[in-house]
Amino acid sequence: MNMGYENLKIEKADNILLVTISREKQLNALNKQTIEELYELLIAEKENQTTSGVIITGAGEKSFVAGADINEFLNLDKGQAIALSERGHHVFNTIEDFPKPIIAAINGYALGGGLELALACHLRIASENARFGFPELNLGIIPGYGGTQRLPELIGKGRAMEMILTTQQITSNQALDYGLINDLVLKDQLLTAAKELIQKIISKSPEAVKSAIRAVNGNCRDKNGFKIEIDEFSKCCGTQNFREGVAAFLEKRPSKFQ
Ligand SMILES: C/C=C/C(=O)SCCNC(=O)CCNC(=O)[C@H](O)C(C)(C)COP(=O)(O)OP(=O)(O)OC[C@H]1O[C@@H](n2cnc3c(N)ncnc32)[C@H](O)[C@@H]1OP(=O)(O)O
Repeated sequence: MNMGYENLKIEKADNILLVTISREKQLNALNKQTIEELYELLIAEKENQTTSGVIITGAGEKSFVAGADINEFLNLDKGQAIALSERGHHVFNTIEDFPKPIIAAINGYALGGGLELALACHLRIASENARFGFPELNLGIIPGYGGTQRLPELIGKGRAMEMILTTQQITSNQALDYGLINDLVLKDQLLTAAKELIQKIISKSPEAVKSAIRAVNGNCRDKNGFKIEIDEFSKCCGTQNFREGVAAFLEKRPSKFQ
């Protein structure tokens, strides 16, 4: 199905929309355009009677989404950082509040903004080769698309603090053990398993599914926590250490933080 998106591939069968984030050379990193395309798609699909559920995955075998596009962090100042983070929050809140089920089918790296995208989805299913992590502190920043709130909510403060502060990636087995993902499957079975899972949900009453999502979300969003995250993310983006972290990544060398 060609809906005029540059970075999203869209397919639909049995009322299930399969959205593939398609910037394979950049490991499906989320640049601004991809974030906007995701938003535009969700707004259109919200009212589409022929869409009952959505699966989000990444193109290729290596990566789900390797985070925000670090090229767009070059010369980012504090004001631009606030705008970037606020926009990401708005789009990911739209996913979390979507009235139809959204499942992340995690086929490889889910890092930084990619893990935050998966966390905003209602359920997560991963292949055995997937890897999860928050590498932001290696860039001199913190997660800025809701991860500091949604990760502890899902796996508890201790594990979340460990993942965010150490930047250590975890495997699919660990993610299952932590409760970060709902299921783990072989990589060639990922989409079939995601479709089976979503099929179970969309066979129920759509009104009840919508109400369940709304009710479950009702108690677990700390709006003040999101505000603090946007504020702290943008403060970090004003530092020399952030500029060093971004330069080091793009120059493929270790960072030298002060
Ligand atoms: C608010 C949100 C904030 C954030 O999300 S901050 C970003 C958080 N994410 C990261 O820091 C992850 C960055 N990526 C990596 O650390 C590595 O990649 C991987 C560990 C995922 C894979 O490493 P390897 O197998 O050695 O592949 P490769 O050569 O590094 O990547 C292939 C190409 O993909 C580009 N790329 C990867 N991730 C990003 C990204 N997040 N933004 C922009 N480009 C990215 C690379 O630069 C390279 O490109 P080329 O082939 O031209 O050298």
